[in-house]
Amino acid sequence: MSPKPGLRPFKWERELTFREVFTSVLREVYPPGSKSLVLAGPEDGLDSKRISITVILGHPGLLNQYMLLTRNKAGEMDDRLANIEKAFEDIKSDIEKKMERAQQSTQDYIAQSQADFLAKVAEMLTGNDPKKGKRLVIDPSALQKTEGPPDKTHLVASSSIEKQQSPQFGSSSFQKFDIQNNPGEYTVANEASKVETEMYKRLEDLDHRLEEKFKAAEGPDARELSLVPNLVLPMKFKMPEFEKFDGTSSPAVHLTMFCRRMTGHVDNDELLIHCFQDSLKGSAARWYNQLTRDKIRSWKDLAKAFIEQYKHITDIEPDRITLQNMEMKPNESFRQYVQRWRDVAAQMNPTMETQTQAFNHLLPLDFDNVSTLPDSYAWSTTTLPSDDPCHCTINDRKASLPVIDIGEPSVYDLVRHACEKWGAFQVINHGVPTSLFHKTEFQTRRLFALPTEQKLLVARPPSGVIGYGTARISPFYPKLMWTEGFGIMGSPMELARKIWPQDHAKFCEVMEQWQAEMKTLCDKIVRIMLGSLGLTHENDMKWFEPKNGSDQTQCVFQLNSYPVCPDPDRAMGLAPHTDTSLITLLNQCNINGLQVYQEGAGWVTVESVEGALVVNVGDFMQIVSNGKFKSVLHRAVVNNTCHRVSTAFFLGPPSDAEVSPLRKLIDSAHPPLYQPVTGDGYVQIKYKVFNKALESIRF
Ligand SMILES: O=C(O)CCC(=O)C(=O)O
Ligand SMILES: [Fe+2]
Repeated sequence: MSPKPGLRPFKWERELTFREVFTSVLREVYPPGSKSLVLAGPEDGLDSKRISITVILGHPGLLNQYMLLTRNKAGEMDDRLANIEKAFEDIKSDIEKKMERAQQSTQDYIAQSQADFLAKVAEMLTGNDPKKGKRLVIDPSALQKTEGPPDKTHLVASSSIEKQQSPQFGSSSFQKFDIQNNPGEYTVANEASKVETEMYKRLEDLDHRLEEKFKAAEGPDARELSLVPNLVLPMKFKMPEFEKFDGTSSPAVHLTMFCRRMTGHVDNDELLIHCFQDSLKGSAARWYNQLTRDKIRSWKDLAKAFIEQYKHITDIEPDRITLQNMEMKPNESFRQYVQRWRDVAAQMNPTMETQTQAFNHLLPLDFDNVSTLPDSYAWSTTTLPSDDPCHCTINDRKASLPVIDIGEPSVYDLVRHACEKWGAFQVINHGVPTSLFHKTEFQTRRLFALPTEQKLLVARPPSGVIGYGTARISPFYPKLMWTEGFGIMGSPMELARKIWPQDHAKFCEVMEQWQAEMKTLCDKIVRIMLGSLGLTHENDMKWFEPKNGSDQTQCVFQLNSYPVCPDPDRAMGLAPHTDTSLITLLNQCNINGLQVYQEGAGWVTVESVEGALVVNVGDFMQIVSNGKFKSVLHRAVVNNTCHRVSTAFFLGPPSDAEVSPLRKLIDSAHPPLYQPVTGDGYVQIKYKVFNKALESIRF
C-alpha cells in the first residue's frame, strides 16, 4: 500500500522480531524527546510478509490528522508489550512440552511398529502363517493426549499493530512473529494442538502404509512364487559362486559353466532349478522371475526355456580368429583385457573351444607351482592329427644335422645340400662373440626366473608377437605346451621397463646387441643360400635391400623357456611347426631339445654344439626358392633335469613385399609352385591354417 498522499515517506526496512517492532519503533526511531510521530498502520504500507515497517514521518501540519503517540503513550505500549511477551513465552513453553510428548509418542510408536514388522517377517521366514501373526498395534496411551480436535487459544489485541500470526509448524521461528496483514484482531493458535494433530495424521498415514506393506508381503503366497516349493536343501549344501549371466553371452556356455559348478548335484532337478536363479542377473534374472511352475516342471524344461530365450546370442557368437585378433587397448590394464577377452570367449560355442581352454592358450602355466603334469599338458599319439609325422617314432641316431663352417670355401655347396636335404644346418665360425652368447643366455634366464605375476605385466595379446606368453602356435593344438616365451621386435625397452623399472638397461643392451649380430649373420647366410642357387640379393630380391636407408625386413626375436618337467615323455616343449620366416637363427644355449623332422629318419635330435647356431629354412625361403629349400618341420622336447632356454631370431620379408618364386628359378621344367603373397598376407594365412599354409598357396 502506498503512504498517505502528501506525506514524505521514510522507509526503514529490516527483519524484525515482534519485540523489535515495538521497542525499535517507539524508542529508537522516535527517541525520547520527539515531539510527535506518525506510525502508519498496515494500510499505510506495513508489509507483514516481509516483516517490514514503513514509518512515515509526517509533515508537521498534517500530524494532527493522525494518531498522536507521545512518550507516555509509548510507556503504555511498553507495558502491553510485556504482557504480550509473557503470554507468548507461556504459549511457547506449552508448545515445546507438547512437542516433546508428541515426539516421544512417535518414537515409541515407530519402535513398536518396527518390532511388529520384524515379528511378521520372522514369522513369514519361519513358515508360520503370517496371517495369524501379531497385528500392528498403536499404543493408545501414547497418543491419548493428541486425540480430539485441536483447541485454539485466541489472543485479542487492541491495536492493529499487535496482530501476529502463529508460528509455522516445524519451523524454528518460535522467537519470531509475523505480522499478519489482517486488520482487526490477531490470533495465536494453540500450536501444540496443531502439532499433535499433524503428528496424529502422520502416524495414521504411517500405520496405513505399513498395513499396505504387510498386505503386499502376505499377498501372494511364497510357495506360489517358488518354482520348486518342495525343495529340500541337501545337508551342508553351500550355494556355489556363479558367474552371472546377464543376457549378453552364450546361453550354452552359461549352462555348461553352471552345471560344472553344480557338480555332485546334477541329478537334483529341484536344486538345479532353484540355484539357477543365482547365476542370473539383470534382465535374465527378471526372465527367471516370470517363469511359472506349470511351464517349468524339470531342469530340462528350464534349460530348454533358457536356451530358447537367449538363442539369438548363440547365432552371433564370435569365432576363434576374432578372439585371436582382440588387441589390448592402450588404456586397458592387463586384467581388464583378460576379463574382456574372457567375456568374448564365453560367447564361443563350447564345442569349438571352452573359455578356460582358450585362455590357457594365452597364459603360460605357473611352472614353479606344479609337481605333476596336468592333463591338459599330457600329449599322446592321439593328440596329434593322424597324418602328422610325430606319429613316426623313428629316430635314426646316425643321421645328424650338418654343422657348417661359414668360412669354408665349399660353404655354398654345403649350405645348398643342407637346405635341400634337411631344411636346416648348424653354423660355426660365424663371428658372433662367445661372450655375447653368454650374456644373452644370462639375461634370458634372468627374465624367465621372475615370478609369473611380474612376467604377466608384459603379457602378449593373442594375435600379438611381443611380450610374455605361451607359444604362438598353441591355439592350433588341443594340448598345451610346456613352455613360456617372450617376443621382442627391435628395442625391448618398453617391455623391460615395465618388468624392471630401475634395472632394465643391461637386458635391453644385450638383447639389442644380439639382434644386431643376428641380423648381420642372417644377411650373410641368405646371400650364401641365394648364391648357392645362382642368385643374388641385389638383383633377385630387391625388397631385401634397405629402401631409402631404412631396413624394411621384419625381424622377430623370441626367447624360449622350457622349465624342468615332471613327466617329459608325455609333455611337449614346442609342438611340430615350420617357421614363418625366410630363415631362423636358433641358439640352443648348450642344452639339447630341438628336433628336426627328416623324411625317412623321423625326428632327429639336433645335438647342441658349443657356440654354434642352428639355421632353419623358413616358409618364405621355401617360396622364393620355389620349393628347392625345405622349410624344416621341427619341435622342442623337454627334460626333467635342467631348465632349458633357447633364443630364436626370425628374419622375414617386409610386410608389404611380394614374395613369390624367384624368376631365375622358373623355367618350363620348373614351373612356379607357389602363388605370390605379401609378407603380411602369408602371416595371416598361417594364423588361419597353420601347418597347411604352404600347401594352401601352392599352384
Ligand atoms: O627351442 C627350440 O629349440 C625351438 C624353438 C623354435 O622352434 C621356435 O622358437 O620357433
Ligand atoms: Fe621354430
